[in-house]
Amino acid sequence: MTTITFDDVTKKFPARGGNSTEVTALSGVDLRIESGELAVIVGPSGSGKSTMLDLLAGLDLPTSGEIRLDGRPITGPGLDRGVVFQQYALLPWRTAQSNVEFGLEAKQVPRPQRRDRAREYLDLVGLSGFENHYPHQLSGGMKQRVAIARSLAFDPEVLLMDEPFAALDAQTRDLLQEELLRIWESTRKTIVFITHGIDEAVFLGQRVAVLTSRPGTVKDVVEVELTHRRERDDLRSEPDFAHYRHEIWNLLRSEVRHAGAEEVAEVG
Ligand SMILES: Nc1ncnc2c1ncn2[C@@H]1O[C@H](COP(=O)(O)OP(=O)(O)OP(=O)(O)O)[C@@H](O)[C@H]1O
Repeated sequence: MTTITFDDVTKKFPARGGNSTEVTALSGVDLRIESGELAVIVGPSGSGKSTMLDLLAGLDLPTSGEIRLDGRPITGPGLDRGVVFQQYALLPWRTAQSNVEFGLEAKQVPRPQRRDRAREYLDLVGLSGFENHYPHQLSGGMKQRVAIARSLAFDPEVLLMDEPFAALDAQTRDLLQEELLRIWESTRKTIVFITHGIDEAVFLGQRVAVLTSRPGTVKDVVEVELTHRRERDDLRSEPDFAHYRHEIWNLLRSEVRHAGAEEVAEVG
């Protein structure tokens, strides 16, 4: 069981390039994500979504405040957290099977168990029969399935996903969103999913945290009470889906405008 808490988290980056002022990416972020929850964080460009995920992954540290996993402060990366990024990050010289086994090698799982577990997770993500394919022989969607299998195979407590489907075409993205729901239902992992897509947030999130434009802070958390998501034929066109889409868009609208205006000011 794994609860995540952001407690008054602020992250500042030092000035870079021609810019002499430091950037406050996150300011006073408070958020609690319950064990076994699929939580989505949505926000405009530059609102600090990836920064939140990097801090959760332990790739960077907050400037002030604390992030805790079951009460333990996060001080670095660990095998208790699996990360799936937008880019597939597979090793091109290894087969799908061998890519999934990779994380298990770090955990020193014996060879026969590695093989069995990799097969089990490739099966879970719908890739049985593709074990011996190399990344260049797989489509974008299949590569991302391998990346998900690899992250799940070493049995992390939490799965962190940073816009994992953003580079895929719309149909593949919809399909993988459904697959992710199925995987989440069968594993009940705590999942933190970052996106700037409102439809993706509504489709996946049990709760959706909406960030303000930079400096990012949690503007509101929307409880999405959609039942039987996977059983419904065309959930994305139903009235209750539209209701949540509208609610989140209302929260985001002014933030997106603000972020856009800032971007123009910075470039100009
Ligand atoms: N290493 C860094 N050094 C300086 N500034 C940074 C660094 N990393 C991020 N930033 C800045 O912090 C802010 C938040 O960035 P972040 O990538 O977390 O936003 P985001 O919400 O994920 O954006 P997007 O949706 O465009 O990916 C941005 O203004 C970004 O330029």
